[in-house]
Amino acid sequence: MTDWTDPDALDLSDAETFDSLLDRAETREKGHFFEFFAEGDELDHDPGLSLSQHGSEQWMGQTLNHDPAYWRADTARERGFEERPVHPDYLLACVMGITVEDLSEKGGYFLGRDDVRFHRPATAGTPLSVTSTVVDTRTSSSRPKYGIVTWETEGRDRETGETLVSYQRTNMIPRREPAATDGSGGAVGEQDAGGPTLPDTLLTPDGKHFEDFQTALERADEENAAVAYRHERGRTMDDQLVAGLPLATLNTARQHHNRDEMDDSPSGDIVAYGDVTRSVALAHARSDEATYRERRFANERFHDFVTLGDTIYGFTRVLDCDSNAGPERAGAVTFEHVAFNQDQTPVYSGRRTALIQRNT
Ligand SMILES: C/C(=C\C(=O)O)C(=O)SCCNC(=O)CCNC(=O)[C@H](O)C(C)(C)COP(=O)(O)OP(=O)(O)OC[C@H]1O[C@@H](n2cnc3c(N)ncnc32)[C@H](O)[C@@H]1OP(=O)(O)O
Repeated sequence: MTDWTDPDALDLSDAETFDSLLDRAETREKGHFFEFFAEGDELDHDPGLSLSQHGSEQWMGQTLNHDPAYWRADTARERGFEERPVHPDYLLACVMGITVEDLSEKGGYFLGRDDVRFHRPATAGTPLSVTSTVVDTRTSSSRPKYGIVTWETEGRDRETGETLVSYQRTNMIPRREPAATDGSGGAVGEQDAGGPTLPDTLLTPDGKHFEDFQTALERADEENAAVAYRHERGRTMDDQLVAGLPLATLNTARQHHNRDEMDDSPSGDIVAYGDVTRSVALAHARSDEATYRERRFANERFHDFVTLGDTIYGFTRVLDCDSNAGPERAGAVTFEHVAFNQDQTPVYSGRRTALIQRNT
C-alpha cells in the first residue's frame, strides 16, 4: 500500500495537481496509426494464444452455436473428424484477435472480410502462429480522419506450421494527421451498390438437408421465386458478448471494452466485435440446417454499429447448390446471410459456402 505520509509519494489528494501531472505526461502508445502501414509490409503477431476447449465452448454457448459435433467426441467422429475440433467461428476469432494489437488497436472499425478459407480442422491445445501482409492502403475520401487498410492474414498451427485459416480483412484506421480530401466520397469500388431486387414470392426449404435446399431452389426457378427466409432466434448483446468474448480471444480493440474512449468516436459507445455479431447470425442460420462442414466465406461486410442491448436476428438467401462438391454424404450450398437488429437494420452480410448433410 502507498504510504501517503512518505514525502516521496505522489500527492493524489489534490485533483488539480494530479490533472496537471497527467497533462504533462506522455502516453506510451499502443497500436499503429494509418501512416504506419505500407503495401507489402509483413507482420508477425506475437500474443501467445492457444486454442482451448473452454474458449470454444464459451464462444459456442454464448453465440448459440450448438452443433453437437463441436461438443461431443462421438458425434465429431460420426461427422468424419478425427478428433473433436474447436468451432470454426472461434478459430477465426482467435486468429483475428491476435492480430488486433498490431493492426487495429488504435481504433477505427472492422469494415469487411473476403476469401475466408478453412484449410483444416483445429483442435484444442493448438498454439497459434499468425502473420499478416499489408495488401492495400488508401485514404478515405469521406472520412479524412481515417485511412482504409486491407491485410491478408494466415493462422497456422505453431508446432506443425500447417495453415488452419486464411482471409483478407479491411478496416478503417485512424490517421495521425487528417488527410486533405475533397470530401466527395467515391472510390467505393468494392462496395455493393444496390443489388438485385428479389421476386415477390420467397420460398422456405421444407427441411434442413441438402436435398431440401436443392428442391427449394429448383421450385424457385420454376416459379420465378427466390429461396429466402428469416430465423426465429434472436440474441441481445450483453456485456459478455460485447466485451467478454473479444477479450477471451486477446482482441484488444478499444471499441469493445473502453467506454470512456468510445464516447468520442463515430459510434459514441462500445460496439460488438464483428466476429461475434456474425457468429450469432450464423448460429441462427445453422440451427435451421444440417451443417456438415464450413468451407469458405466471401464478401463479408459490417454495415452498421451493434451496441449493448441490440438484438441480433438472421435472414438467409440460398444462392446455389452443388451436388458434386464434398463427400458422398453432403453437398455444397452457398448462402447469403444477413444479420439485422431489432429495428430491422442490417448490420452484417456475407456469402457462405458450407457442406450440408444429405437426407440419406
Ligand atoms: C474494431 C473491430 C475489430 C478490429 O478490427 O479490431 C470490430 O469488430 S468493430 C465492429 C464491427 N464493425 C462495425 O461496427 C462497423 C459497421 N460499419 C459502419 O457503421 C459504417 O460502415 C461506418 C460508420 C464504419 C462507415 O460508414 P460511412 O461513413 O457511412 O461510410 P461508408 O461509405 O460505408 O464507408 C466509409 C469508407 O470505407 C469504405 N469501405 C467500407 N466498407 C469497405 C470494405 N468492406 N472494403 C473496402 N472499403 C470499404 C467505403 O468505400 C468508404 O470509402 P470512402 O471514404 O473513400 O468513400
